[in-house]
Amino acid sequence: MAAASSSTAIPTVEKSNFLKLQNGSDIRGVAVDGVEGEPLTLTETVTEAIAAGFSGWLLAKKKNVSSKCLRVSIGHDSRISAQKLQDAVSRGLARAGVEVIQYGLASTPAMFNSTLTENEEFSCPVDGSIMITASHLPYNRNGFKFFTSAGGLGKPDIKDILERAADIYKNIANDDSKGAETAASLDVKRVDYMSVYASNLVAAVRKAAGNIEKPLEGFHIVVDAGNGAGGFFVGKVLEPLGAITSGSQFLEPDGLFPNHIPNPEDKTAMKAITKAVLDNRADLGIIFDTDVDRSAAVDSSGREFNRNRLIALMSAIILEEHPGTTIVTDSVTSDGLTTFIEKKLGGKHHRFKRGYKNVIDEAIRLNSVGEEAHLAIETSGHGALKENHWLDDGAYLMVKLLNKLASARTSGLGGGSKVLTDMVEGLEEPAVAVELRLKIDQNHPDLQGGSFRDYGEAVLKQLENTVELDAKLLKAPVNYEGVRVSGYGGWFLLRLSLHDPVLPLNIEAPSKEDAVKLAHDVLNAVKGFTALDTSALTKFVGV
Ligand SMILES: O=P(O)(O)OC[C@H]1O[C@H](O)[C@H](O)[C@@H](O)[C@@H]1O
Repeated sequence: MAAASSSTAIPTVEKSNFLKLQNGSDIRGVAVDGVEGEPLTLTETVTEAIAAGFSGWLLAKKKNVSSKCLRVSIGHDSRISAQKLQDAVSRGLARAGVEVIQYGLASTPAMFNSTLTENEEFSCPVDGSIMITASHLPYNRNGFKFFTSAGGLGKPDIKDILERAADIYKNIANDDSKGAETAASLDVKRVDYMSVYASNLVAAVRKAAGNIEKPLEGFHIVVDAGNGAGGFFVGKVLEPLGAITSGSQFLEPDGLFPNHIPNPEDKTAMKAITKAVLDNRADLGIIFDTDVDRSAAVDSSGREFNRNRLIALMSAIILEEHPGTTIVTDSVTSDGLTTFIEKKLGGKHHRFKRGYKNVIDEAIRLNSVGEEAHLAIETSGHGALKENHWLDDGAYLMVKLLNKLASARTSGLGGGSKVLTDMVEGLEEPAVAVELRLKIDQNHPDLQGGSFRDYGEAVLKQLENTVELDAKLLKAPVNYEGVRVSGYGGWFLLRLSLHDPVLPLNIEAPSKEDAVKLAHDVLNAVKGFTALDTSALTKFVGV
């Protein structure tokens, strides 16, 4: 099928606007018009230029290879702009002379896997892969993640691609005729790669269960895909393994996400899967985010395995397999988790920075300097294992839980999810855990023309100084991000958001009263910063 070409007048887009599309190691923008105050930034032509920019980047990496020899896979989640962007990406790749292979609805981890799979029948491995997704963001957004066999691209690579795209865009805008001709005449190949990817997951569970064909026979497992791309897990993974999946919900892709935000950190989403587990008297519930790089679970009693509890569970599984190993997590993990990993499981907790790429890269770095680490995991539900090429794959995390269910039954430990629940026994959990996000007004005169980052850093410095003078508070001796402090039996962390002009404040404490005391101390330290919106904090302390 030939990718269709658009022929509307092309507006100018400055290089700086291309660079603004960078969101850490992803690209994100507005792909659907009509939301007030959110003008279209990810137009078809911008997308085409970005795809061509990726080809240029890939070609530069693979020295001495002609673009004609390169093949790139494209997949997308359930967003309503997916088709439009998939066509534009295809045109951009075709413009650069690259072979285009479309997977249609796919998960982010599957896209990475397509760079590793050896299977010529499915045109694998591909040289590069592009996932069209904006994870759990609202319906009008979309974006891209890029992969090669070395993993997901990092921040400098994304900047390079966007710089290339800005230059290519000018050419497209000046003379679109040639590129469009080439693109329109180029055939695009379609491949059902999700079947290949899913069969690998099935094989992994069967292998772990001692090569039993249906190791999940009799288990009732419900899935909530939140109308994202995760519905495949029911028909292509759980059912072939013998599980009963009735009561699974929101499996149909719907880019307007009519039921709940597909996000395992979201309370409404977790309530929905919990209800499905209880209503169906299921053994286990599984929930994915839109593009299936994140997940969470619920046990048969309705207990949620997300955030710290999911990390505790995964750590327990990994530490059984690799005693003493280091578990790398993001910065907002609880003190109780550290105690659990180190005292109960005998591992080492390395609490690093927020951001899935940061956590994964840190785990890879530790291994390279001789410190064994097998799991890198964030409270957001991103988790990557060394045994799975350090790929953050929500479906693979759930496979590890399924292995545990199946093997427990084989070894006579009974059915159901009790084996999982028992594994987190002893994890201390705070009575109060909140995240308050304090916005920095970038146009406020108090910034004096400086950046919100500099302003945020100044706030953090002030807080640090204040804490040092307060005998009731103790600064964390090792900390990689923001200001983390213990006090009143709990802790807080104030840090700069990875992407937004926001200082997220996490507080955990044994009681609301103690949490308020911690919040009070933060408020007192930062209240002089007039560009910082402390209203959430003020409300929390009840002033
Ligand atoms: O720093 P924040 O605004 O809390 O955002 C942090 C989050 O940003 C993105 O969503 C990344 O994909 C996550 O890995 C990260 O945890």
